[in-house]
Amino acid sequence: MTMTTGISSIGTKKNSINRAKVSSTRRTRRVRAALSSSGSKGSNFVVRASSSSSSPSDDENNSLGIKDTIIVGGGVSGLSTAFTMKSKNASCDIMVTEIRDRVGGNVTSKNDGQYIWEEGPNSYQPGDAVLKLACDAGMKEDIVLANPDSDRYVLWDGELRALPKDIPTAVLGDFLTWPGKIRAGLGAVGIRMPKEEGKEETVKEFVSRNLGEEAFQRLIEPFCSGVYAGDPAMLSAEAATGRVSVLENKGPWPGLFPGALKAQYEGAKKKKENPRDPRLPVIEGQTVGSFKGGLQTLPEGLAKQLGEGIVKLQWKLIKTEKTEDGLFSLTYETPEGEKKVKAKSVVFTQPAYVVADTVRSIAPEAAKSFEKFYYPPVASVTVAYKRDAFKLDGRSALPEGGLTGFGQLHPRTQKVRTLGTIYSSYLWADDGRCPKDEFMILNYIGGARDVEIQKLNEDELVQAVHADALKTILKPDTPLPKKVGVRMWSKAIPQFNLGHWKLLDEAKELLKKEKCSEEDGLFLGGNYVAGVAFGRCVEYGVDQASDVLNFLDKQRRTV
Ligand SMILES: Cc1cc2nc3c(=O)[nH]c(=O)nc-3n(C[C@H](O)[C@H](O)[C@H](O)COP(=O)(O)OP(=O)(O)OC[C@H]3O[C@@H](n4cnc5c(N)ncnc54)[C@H](O)[C@@H]3O)c2cc1C
Ligand SMILES: C=Cc1c2[nH]c(c1C)Cc1[nH]c(c(CCC(=O)O)c1C)Cc1[nH]c(c(C)c1CCC(=O)O)Cc1[nH]c(c(C)c1C=C)C2
Repeated sequence: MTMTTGISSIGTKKNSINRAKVSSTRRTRRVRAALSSSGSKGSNFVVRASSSSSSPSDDENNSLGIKDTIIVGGGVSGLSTAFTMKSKNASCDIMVTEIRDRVGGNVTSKNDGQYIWEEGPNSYQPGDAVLKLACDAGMKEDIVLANPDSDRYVLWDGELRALPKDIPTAVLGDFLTWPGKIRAGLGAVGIRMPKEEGKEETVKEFVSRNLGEEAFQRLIEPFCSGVYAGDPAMLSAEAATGRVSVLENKGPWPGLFPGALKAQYEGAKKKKENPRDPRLPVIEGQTVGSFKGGLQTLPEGLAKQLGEGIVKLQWKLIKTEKTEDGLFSLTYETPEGEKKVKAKSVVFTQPAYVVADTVRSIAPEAAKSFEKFYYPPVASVTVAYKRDAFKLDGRSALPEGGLTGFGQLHPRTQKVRTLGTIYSSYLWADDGRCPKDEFMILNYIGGARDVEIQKLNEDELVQAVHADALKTILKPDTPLPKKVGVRMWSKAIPQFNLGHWKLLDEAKELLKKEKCSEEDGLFLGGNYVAGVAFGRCVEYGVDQASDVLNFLDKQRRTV
């Protein structure tokens, strides 16, 4: 089993690097020269194989000169920022440093010649930010979109029920009982208890109050598994559901429904005012996206565009310091030994618990705040069965057998340990990810309410998901599946629990006290800041590129 124990703890005391002392006049001259290299904006980003501004003598001294920006972390967040910065200003001197020997971070697509499978995220919501980035990076042809009719199923009372796609199906279907529908309907139009003044509600409190207990149990509780692998009694409605929680008070009168109508109206107006980039593929219904060969095609494509000189693999950040000139000095362990790099700005996109170690030397109090973000363990278990192994229970099958749909979720009340199962062979049927006579599924197991999952070994995990599949989708006596790939993420997804935004503000405030705020050139990114969705990380990363370029521009003009 591939075991990802999060990112190993970073030592800060180990380094004793001899830094050449630079006289203050020389230092000022170097800073000026470097600042002026920010260059003019607007030049086009040219694809190139390699680019680095470091001189051989710099390398000899274990130093790479002064960068405009160092982006720490080669996941989708960091690469989106890096690629956008270079696209907007080709002369901007940046570097992306990644501790692993590959880019992508959580995004982990595997290919053994027979199967292609995902060990981290399985798909993304095809919002314009991801699609645009892919088009800008020359990967439009690599985008693959799943069938928009793919149902999401929720297990309830032994039956897999399709999530209603619209209000008529919600009203007429059997997803909720009639009392449940009436309670949800009344609540949605505003006939419900108002929120207690000043209280931050959990997702469970927010949904139960607005839509009733049944809608919470059947609809939202599994959704919390399917997005956060989280506990709805701990997740913050405000932080975890973002735009949904604000709907309650957005409309002409209180309630989620009037709020949703207003949001829809505003969205349509905005769309009219900002016509869509014509290069972007048309998106139908509730589809999800991937790339040919898997999600990792995107980060790999972005890194290739940036070039080897910019993306440094197996570079472990071990220390962050600030120089007297207000620069950041980062110390790395690299395959070529210890290196020190200075930069005018840094973007930290590594997980919060790694940022804690990274900033401990310059902001010990802030480090304590970063340690508090919680990432529970989740295992991804991809297996393949013969196509005729599945029972359909009235559902349609593909002509060659197997299941149709996006996948299924199992509310914790239904006594199935696996959180949910993705029907990979249906979603990416045209991408040749599995032998034709087999059907591949991706199971996620563990999460905030099942941290004991970490004690299971690879075979036990396969047995656990197989036992659960027998309860829901497999014909009785189906033999154990072919094991395709198993990965334990011991720190998987940051939980946007109660107090999430307050904790982030506190961490930023403590950094600011040490002159490490955005105004000083230290930018925080990554999924615990942006939101956990792949698409949201891209969107935030792209927006952050402008913030960093603005900082550099402002700094250049003030020196
Ligand atoms: C099991 C799982 C399933 C998921 N499923 C979905 C899904 O289906 N759809 C969806 O939208 N989202 C999903 N997500 C969430 C999504 O994948 C992530 O939120 C997103 O990929 C995070 O990207 P990131 O760049 O912010 O962080 P990361 O991917 O964590 O990238 C951070 C990078 O920093 C590097 N790093 C760490 N320490 C250092 C250091 N000291 N020096 C240098 N580099 C360092 C790491 O190696 C990593 O590459 C899933 C996540 C997991 C774990
Ligand atoms: C069971 C575990 C998980 C599954 N996916 C994730 C986990 C933890 C992670 C995840 N899934 C989605 C997102 C992005 C959310 C967004 O805002 O874009 C993340 C971080 C997408 C998603 N997956 C499901 C739903 C309902 C959503 C929201 C958007 C959409 O409808 O596409 C359902 C779902 N997730 C998983 C399964 C098995 C599943 C089944 C229906 C796995």
